[in-house]
Amino acid sequence: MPLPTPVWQASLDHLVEQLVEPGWCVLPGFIPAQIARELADQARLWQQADLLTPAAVGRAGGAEVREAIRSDITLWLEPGMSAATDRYLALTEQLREALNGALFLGLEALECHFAVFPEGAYYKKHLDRFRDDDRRTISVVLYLNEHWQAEDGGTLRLYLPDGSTQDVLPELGTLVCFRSALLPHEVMPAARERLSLTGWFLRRGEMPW
Ligand SMILES: O=C(O)CCC(=O)C(=O)O
Ligand SMILES: [Fe+2]
Repeated sequence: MPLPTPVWQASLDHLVEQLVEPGWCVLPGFIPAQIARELADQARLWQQADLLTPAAVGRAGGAEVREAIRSDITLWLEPGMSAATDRYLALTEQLREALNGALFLGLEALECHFAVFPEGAYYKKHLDRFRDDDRRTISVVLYLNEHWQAEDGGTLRLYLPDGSTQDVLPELGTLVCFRSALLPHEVMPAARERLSLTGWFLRRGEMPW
């Protein structure tokens, strides 16, 4: 589903620029509301079918479920799972090409999962890099919640290199991108169910196993 309007292209360019400096970017309305709603509906269907499972901390193989660190439930996306998710994957492909074209990052794939934070769930401060695998290069999170208010909690808190913090409301259609190795971040406890689609662009590299 092609979206390359001049507006979309301008926000892609802005995003690429911001990832160079300061290394992060928040784009409200980056994904049109209709597409974001379809993704939210799809996530809920899979949630009702019990397909989401407690998220693990760490890399496949060494991964373990640790509720003291995070308490969301997730489902990894694969091509062909649904029209809505395929549409989103096609959009992220445009983003990947833009990043590679402008920044020569050698990003070769996106790994991506739906995440549901039930009421009260959180994800403590962390970096999106594993000790033994540094292929995660750009983190990209799309939020899928209508009318999110500050009192709903669940903000993404970015810890910036200058010591300040930046809070992002997980509002429908907002996309956040940041350099995975640069910014520690956390998800504050959500006061209502919070839906997102979290992904990481992986650069080429040896698999560590
Ligand atoms: O949902 C978010 O805002 C961020 C989630 C996150 O940090 C992660 O899954 O690594
Ligand atoms: Fe993270």
